[in-house]
Amino acid sequence: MTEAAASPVVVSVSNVRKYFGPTRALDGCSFSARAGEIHAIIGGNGCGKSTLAKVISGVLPIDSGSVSVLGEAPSTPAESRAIGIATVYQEVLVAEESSVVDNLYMGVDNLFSSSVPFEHKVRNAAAIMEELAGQPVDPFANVGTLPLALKQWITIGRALLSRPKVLILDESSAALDFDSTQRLFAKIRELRGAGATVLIVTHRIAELISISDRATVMRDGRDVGILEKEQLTEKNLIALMTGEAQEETHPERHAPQPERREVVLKADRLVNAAGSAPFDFELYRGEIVGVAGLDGQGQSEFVRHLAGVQAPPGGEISVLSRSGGFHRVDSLKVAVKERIVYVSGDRKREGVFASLSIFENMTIPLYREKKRAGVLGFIDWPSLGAVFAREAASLALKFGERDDKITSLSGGNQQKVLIGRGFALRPDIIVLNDPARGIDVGAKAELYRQLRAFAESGKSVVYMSSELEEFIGFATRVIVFRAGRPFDAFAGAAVEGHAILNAMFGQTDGAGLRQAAAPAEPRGLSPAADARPFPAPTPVAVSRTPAAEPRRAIRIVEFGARGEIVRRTGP
Ligand SMILES: Nc1ncnc2c1ncn2[C@@H]1O[C@H](COP(=O)(O)OP(=O)(O)OP(=O)(O)O)[C@@H](O)[C@H]1O
Repeated sequence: MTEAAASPVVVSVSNVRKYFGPTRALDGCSFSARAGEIHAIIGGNGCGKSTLAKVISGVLPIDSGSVSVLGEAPSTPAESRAIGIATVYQEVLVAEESSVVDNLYMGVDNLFSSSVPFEHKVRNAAAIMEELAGQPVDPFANVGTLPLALKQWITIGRALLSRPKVLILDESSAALDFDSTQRLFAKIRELRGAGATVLIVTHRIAELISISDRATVMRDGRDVGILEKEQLTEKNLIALMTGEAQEETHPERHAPQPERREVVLKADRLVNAAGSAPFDFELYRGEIVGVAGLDGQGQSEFVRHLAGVQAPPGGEISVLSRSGGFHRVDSLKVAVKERIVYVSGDRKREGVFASLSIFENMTIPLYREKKRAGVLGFIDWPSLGAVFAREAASLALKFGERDDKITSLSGGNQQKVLIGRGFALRPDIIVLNDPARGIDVGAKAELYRQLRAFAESGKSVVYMSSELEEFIGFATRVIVFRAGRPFDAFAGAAVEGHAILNAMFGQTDGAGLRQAAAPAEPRGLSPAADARPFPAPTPVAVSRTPAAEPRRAIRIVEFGARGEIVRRTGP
């Protein structure tokens, strides 16, 4: 029982219904949260979490039931702000053409800050961004030029600047790496300490368990259970989410271990960002290469360069062509022709076509391939329909009609459409840039299963992720980026959370990369993808000896059950 159990109820939702046409987004949902608690809302994709967040924030009118926040019923975003509610929505909402300071003060201006002189706003903006992002950010920078994680921080900073009594975070850590998430959590605990109510919607179960005081589980538009802190376990959460007893959520998994090293894609003297050191990289047939790093260390650029989405400042990418020999990949067009497919987790910017339907979003890249008699006007709709049905079923896509607009889908279901589109193209190499962002545990497990089967059938995968747990028992090897280039690499049994995290912070010696420079093992030494879980580490094909970098000491702050600091080490 937490201290908040004795605190007054701040948010109360009773038997609320909210329908979109035939879709019952909320179907008799009740929910309550107290002052001074961090309350998680969890459930499968499309179960109504974002709708509940929007109903509490007053941006969506309800069909029936009642909503009360601090004794009032907000019916517009302005009313909700006046009551003291701040919401950070799942889609990262920033004005790309405006500056950081203007974005931070957007919407809060007319509340209490209009009297704040501009110089103070600039100073506050610089201070809050440095505190949140862990690095200085120019308050005058044009937001459109910033990476996704910084945009996410702006939306969080904007909410915090309003000093909310109720803070709602809908998938707000989805674009943040480990280090950033810890900073966000410290901020959330600070708010809770000051008596605020924090509601978080997340699919990252380990994070949820570590931060929440209570969790409400939803299924099909209804609340199906509340778990108190001591009941918050992955097993309990998943059992409630799915409505089934779960024996094993992580059955033992084995990363694919290809028998031979046949290069299918290579980067020669690749320069990831202007000024960063060049490096070589080889991707083998049948392997899954994990790519990690703290935000902005060049890993995202790396996967975009490999997939032909973005031209690198230097170096060359080439792919083993079906027609024989290596072909240079210098554009997205060539990449697609050579069956390299890119799946992005930044669905808003490089994924969905907002004006098109769910069906079109998944199948449009296949239109040319499925034309009849060489005429685009005669598209083979039945075969496209079969592709759609197969991909939708395998990822358990939740949708009304396939011709509904993609924007009618929940965030996680939009992401599933992009993944389905990637597989529908029948690639030889699939490059994924944080693809699991916002998808529920069931769909994640299905994605890993599909990718593992894909690799075991002789195809290759490059998988960039901000969630380290994703690599364990899944990636054949993991490359960690720092300062725009590979810093260390891990293979076989060395693919392990702590080691990868240490490398992300520059605390390892880069031995994994030096191994790569060693002569290759004789062929056939590594066992095939069989029962043996982790064969001897395969040397890693990234050749660079890391420069001696000054080590950055890690500050560790441990929090107690009430959010108090119980231990602090480091600077
Ligand atoms: N504006 C809308 N128009 C039509 N349908 C909608 C709209 N907003 C949500 N829905 C539907 O309502 C249901 C609940 O969506 P919601 O976004 O609340 O789910 P969620 O639990 O937040 O999912 P996710 O985990 O994928 O973000 C989904 O079936 C979704 O397709």
